[in-house]
Amino acid sequence: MTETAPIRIEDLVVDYGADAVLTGLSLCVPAGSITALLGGNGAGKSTTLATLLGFVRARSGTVRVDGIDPGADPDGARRRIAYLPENVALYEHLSASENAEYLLALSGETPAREALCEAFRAAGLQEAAWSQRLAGFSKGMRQKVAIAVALLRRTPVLLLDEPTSGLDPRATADFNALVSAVRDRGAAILMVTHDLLSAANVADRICFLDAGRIVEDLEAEGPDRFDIRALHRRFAVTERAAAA
Ligand SMILES: Nc1ncnc2c1ncn2[C@@H]1O[C@H](COP(=O)(O)OP(=O)(O)OP(=O)(O)O)[C@@H](O)[C@H]1O
Repeated sequence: MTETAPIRIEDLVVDYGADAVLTGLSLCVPAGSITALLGGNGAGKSTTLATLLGFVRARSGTVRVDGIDPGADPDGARRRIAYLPENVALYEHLSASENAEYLLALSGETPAREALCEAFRAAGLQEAAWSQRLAGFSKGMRQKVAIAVALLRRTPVLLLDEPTSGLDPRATADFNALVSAVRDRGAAILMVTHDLLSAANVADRICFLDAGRIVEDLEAEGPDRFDIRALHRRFAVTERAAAA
C-alpha cells in the first residue's frame, strides 16, 4: 500500500450490529488519480464513503485520509475532504455565490471575489447563474457550484456518491471533464457509481465491491483504457452474485 496516498484503506471491517458490511476492504487512491468503486445494491459502497468521512466507525483495519484517522479525528479528516452526495444539498434561497461563500465560511475561508469567479468559470457555471438563487437550478448546475467550492478549498480528497445519476449525456460529459480537471490538480478522487460508461471514461482504476471486499481491481490501459463490454459482463456477474 502506498503510505503517502491521500486515501488509504486496509483490511477494513465495518458492521451494523450483527450485519457485517465490509469484511476486509483494502483500497488505495494516490494523489492525482480517480478510482471508481462499483458494486451491486447494498455492497457497501456508501458505507465505505461514510467511514472515510468519520460517520461510521471501523470495527478493525486501517483508514487514513491524508494521514488522518477519521475514527479518531473526524473533523480533521473532513477538513481534507470535499464530498458530493448524490443530491448536493445547498441553500435554495441563496444565490450560487452566496452558497459558495457560506460553505467556505464554514471551513474558515473567505475567498477573494476574483477567486470565486475563477472557480465558477473552471466549474463551467455560466456567469448569468452566479447571482441567481438556487431554486430552479438543475442537478448539473448544483454540482458545478459544489465543485467550485471544492476547487477553492483545494482539499486533497474528493468523494463522489453517484454523481452522474439523473444527468443527461451532455451534463454527464461536462461533469466527467470537470472531475478529470480536479484530478489533474492533484486530488485523490473516489467515485461511487453504477455508471459503467462514466467509470470507463474517467477512472484510472475500477474496483468492484462484492460481499464487503474488492473482488476485481482493474487499471486503465492503452488508448481504449477499459474494455467496456468485458466490464459490463463482469459487473453483471458481480451484481447477480450479490443478489443471490
Ligand atoms: N445505518 C445503517 N444501519 C444498518 N444497516 C445499514 C445502515 N446503512 C447501511 N446499512 C446496510 O448496509 C449494507 C450496505 O449499504 P450501503 O448503503 O453501504 O450499500 P451501497 O453499496 O452503497 O448500496 P446502493 O448501491 O444501493 O446505494 C446494506 O445492506 C444496508 O442495508
